[in-house]
Amino acid sequence: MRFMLRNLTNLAQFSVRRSARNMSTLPDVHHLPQLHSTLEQAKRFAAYRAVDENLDYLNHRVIGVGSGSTVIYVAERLGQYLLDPKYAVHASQFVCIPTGFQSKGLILTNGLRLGTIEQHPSLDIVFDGADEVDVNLQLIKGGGGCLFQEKLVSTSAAKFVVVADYRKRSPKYLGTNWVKGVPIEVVPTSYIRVLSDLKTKLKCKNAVLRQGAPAKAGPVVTDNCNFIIDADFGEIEHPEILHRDIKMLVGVVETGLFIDNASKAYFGNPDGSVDLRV
Ligand SMILES: O=C[C@H](O)[C@H](O)[C@H](O)COP(=O)(O)O
Repeated sequence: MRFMLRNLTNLAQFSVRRSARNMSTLPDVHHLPQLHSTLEQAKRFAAYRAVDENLDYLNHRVIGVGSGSTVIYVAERLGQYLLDPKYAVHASQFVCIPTGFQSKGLILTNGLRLGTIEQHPSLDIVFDGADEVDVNLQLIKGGGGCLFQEKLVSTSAAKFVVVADYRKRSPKYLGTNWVKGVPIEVVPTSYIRVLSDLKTKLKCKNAVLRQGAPAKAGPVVTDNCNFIIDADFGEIEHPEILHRDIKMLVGVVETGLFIDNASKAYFGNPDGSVDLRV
């Protein structure tokens, strides 16, 4: 009798331990303390939903973490997977690849394991922000000064999921909502030549070397020690042609036009809803 009771107790303890392991404690985004603005809330709604719907925690191991203010919440969500009893065993095997200095910090502060694109040239998935997303999922990126490394990482991933707020959803063409121009990363010594070629050869309306003021006197310098030019082409009907033409200019390292790269885009709204574009 005592033997049977002991077995029953062991069995009960085992089931409790097992169900604790299978029980998710991931915070519900709608029950978290509110952020300081509805815009930030919208970014967090999009990021959490994008991670939850696209992260295949059983199979994904190499995960790209992009740059910008929306990706902050992607890294935060990934960090929560690491702390969750249901996902921890698998999440502890994630290796996160940054797209620049900022995302390296996000990976580390959220307790995630940092890897390099050289160690992991093929990624399972990448989450990154965008400055504008058109109806065909073509993107403008680079508003925050990162674009070459973002393109390297996103084009090395099997799946690229965009996380953004409602302002980034273009009604039709790129250049409608994002009117600061297409960011273009250039080799520093070539910037005069590229500025001139953009105006004379590609007939852009305006092109300027991005300045670091007020934080820095002089131009913005990228993580790759390059400069950024913002080139205004108005509304862009054929971004693939424009990307190719800009890329042909001597001195251009990469353009902020991301063509046929994204798989889907999540746009967070202030009311907590999230729109999906595929
Ligand atoms: O250079 C910056 C990147 O391309 C960002 O992903 C992009 O600017 C979007 O940033 P945010 O999420 O802050 O709107």
